[in-house]
Amino acid sequence: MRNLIEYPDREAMMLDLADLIASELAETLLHEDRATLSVPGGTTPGPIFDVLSEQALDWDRISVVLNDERWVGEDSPRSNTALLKQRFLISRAAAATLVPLYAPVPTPEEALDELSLGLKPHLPISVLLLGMGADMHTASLFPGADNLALALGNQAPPLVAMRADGAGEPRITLSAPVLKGALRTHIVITGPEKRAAIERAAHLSPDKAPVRAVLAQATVHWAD
Ligand SMILES: O=C(O)[C@H](O)[C@@H](O)[C@H](O)[C@H](O)COP(=O)(O)O
Repeated sequence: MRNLIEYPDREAMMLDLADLIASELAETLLHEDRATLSVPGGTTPGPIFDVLSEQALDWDRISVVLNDERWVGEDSPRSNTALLKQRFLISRAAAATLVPLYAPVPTPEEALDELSLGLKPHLPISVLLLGMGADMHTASLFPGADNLALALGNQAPPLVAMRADGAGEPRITLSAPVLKGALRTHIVITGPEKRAAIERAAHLSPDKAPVRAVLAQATVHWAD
């Protein structure tokens, strides 16, 4: 795979990637008033957050938005917002602006308008970091999800509610046009199963392998 960087181990990858993201944000802030960073939740990015939160950046000029959120309150261990607050938006990064992808209403549909309005001023994304599942989903663009075709379309709204077998609870996700509009894109994956999955995705269409929607513009970072 042409755009894949292979690292000797996970720790080295997380450190390098955090440094790279920090330098891309700093570069953006040289010629823009503000920068927007979008990050995944899930289990992979924690060590990147640990390093990034200590970086000396103009955090008060940086907006942070999740790629996607599970529709659960912040008291749930499944809440990506809670993960960000506990592990990223602390220390120096506490000065960043969190753009919410969750509101305490029963379904994501009920919050879509309000959250989309809040998101729009922070677009386009300056630096996009994505994770990926072994099923080739990225953000909450899951194969077989109810609103996948809508979210992949060129005219998709910025945020889409999503339900899928592999997703657990209902989700809200940035749509493909928002992801594709990012100025710099990185995908971080670990282990042999995800490595095989991303190689496979390169030969599939986005409706089968949603990560494919951003693959051409992304640098993939992999460690075993
Ligand atoms: O909320 C989420 O679930 C994520 O944003 C999602 O897209 C994630 O990046 C992948 O599912 C990989 O998750 P892991 O890193 O936990 O394998």
